[in-house]
Amino acid sequence: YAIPGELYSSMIHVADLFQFDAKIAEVLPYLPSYIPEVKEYDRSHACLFKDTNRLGEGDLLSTSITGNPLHLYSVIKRLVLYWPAISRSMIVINNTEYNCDDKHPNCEWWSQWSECEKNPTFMLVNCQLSCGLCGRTGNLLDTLASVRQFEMMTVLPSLRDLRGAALALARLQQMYRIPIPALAGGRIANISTCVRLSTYDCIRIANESYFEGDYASAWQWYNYAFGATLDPDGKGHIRDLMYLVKKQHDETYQQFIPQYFPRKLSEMEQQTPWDTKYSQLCRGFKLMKPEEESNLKCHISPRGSPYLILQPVKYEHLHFDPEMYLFYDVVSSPEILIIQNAAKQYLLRSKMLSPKVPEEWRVSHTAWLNNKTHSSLQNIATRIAAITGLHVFEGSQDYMAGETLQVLSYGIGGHYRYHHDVFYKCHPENQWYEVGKQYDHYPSGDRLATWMFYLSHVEAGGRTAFPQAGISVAPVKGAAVFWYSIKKNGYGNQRSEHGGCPVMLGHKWVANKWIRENINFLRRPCALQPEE
Ligand SMILES: O=C(O)CCC(=O)C(=O)O
Ligand SMILES: [Fe+2]
Repeated sequence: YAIPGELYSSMIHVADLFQFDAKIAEVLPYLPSYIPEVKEYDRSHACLFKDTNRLGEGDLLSTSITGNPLHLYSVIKRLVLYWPAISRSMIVINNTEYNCDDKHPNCEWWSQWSECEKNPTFMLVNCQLSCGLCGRTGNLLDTLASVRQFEMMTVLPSLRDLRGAALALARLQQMYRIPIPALAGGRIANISTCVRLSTYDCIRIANESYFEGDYASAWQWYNYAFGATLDPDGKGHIRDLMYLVKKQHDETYQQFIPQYFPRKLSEMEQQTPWDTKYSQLCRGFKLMKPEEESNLKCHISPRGSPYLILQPVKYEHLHFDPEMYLFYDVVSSPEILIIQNAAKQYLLRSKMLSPKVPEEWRVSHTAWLNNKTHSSLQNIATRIAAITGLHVFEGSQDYMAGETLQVLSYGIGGHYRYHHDVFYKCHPENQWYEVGKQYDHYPSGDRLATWMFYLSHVEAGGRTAFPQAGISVAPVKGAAVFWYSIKKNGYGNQRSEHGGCPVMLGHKWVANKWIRENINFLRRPCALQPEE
């Protein structure tokens, strides 16, 4: 499952991409502007330059630029679609710089008839003098050389990354109900950028939604592209695609997938897709009943641990069923840097436990760090144990209290669709007394609880949402959310289902410590009520 070199699914390579992109922009003024890719690159990069000054205060690598999915999509698009042609014309220029001449007697005449523009493949090789390619300074060669040097150090995005980035825009549009004209006009999470999505971009986004089976999204993006294009051939093509997606939507309509339209498209074309509890929670709505909320309190307490007497922990009780807390200031900024730096060399595309589940349901990179990685990790584990009152030590397969720390970096529109963290206790038909074989796979028991650190602030989106419990938590850097996935009676708690909402703006990093059941049987004894 690990896909090395995949860039869109985490933020670890974004700085490299933006820096290489800036390097390419340095060479553009030397290249013939009638090469369409040069013109497009220049135009698109000029917008980034403008927004870097406006939104990023001149810092290309500020989160407001690299964490903006519209700019990240544009950089990936430039590097995937335009860079190859630029790279080729750099080769031509490099070669001609030493031997620059017209190689055909008609060159001057042809160039007067705009053949350099019309027929660059032939002319740039054979009529360099007449096409104005000769006599550039040594500066150019230095620039070309430095771009090549940069290229060797950069992992370049692929078509797969462009597709992943397009799907990310579709996911954000759908989840956060962004009007398509606003997104296509460069607006996201109340931020206006100069990025504009072209008709091709909208079709690309629609196509990716279509491949993922999200016909409601696909329909809306095709519909928008249809209205936006003036080209009659283009309109005809888009109409065909719309017919196809309408048919697919209406055929699968009976299966009722909630992100679809409520009615068949053949009955009504203009309608709003279903909204789900999950996406409402991702947008920050609270869906808890007042009587559930009224007894929740915040605390400052040593939680009965001698470790915490001098520095009690601040926390909020978030929910009763499942039992859930948010602990503030439980990992420091220097510790966060240690965790991120240690994780960077190991991060790979996250896996799904069940191979039947679409890959795009989980878009992030994962690294596992054990306590021996750094002395801080041992301290952090001791802190988790003190606060939760549970054992979290790492041990052998059958004597493990806590799993090694799982560090996650989310990419463009990165998310983790709602799921259960428990391995086998989430379904009533799979209760512990029936699991048999499955139980043997997890000799330390199932995942009793999840402790999740937020290692970054996220400007917009990226909440952790619990659709059945009706609550969502916004990432707070340095805090940790903690919940039990298993009830005191040993049954899995269905209501602990949760997901990581798509990141709309910013970079999201989290770290999970999963706490196992068996060794904690005395630390979390059963209650008086059998259903508790
Ligand atoms: O990132 C999040 O908010 C949730 C992550 C999660 O649920 C997981 O890694 O199991
Ligand atoms: Fe999870």
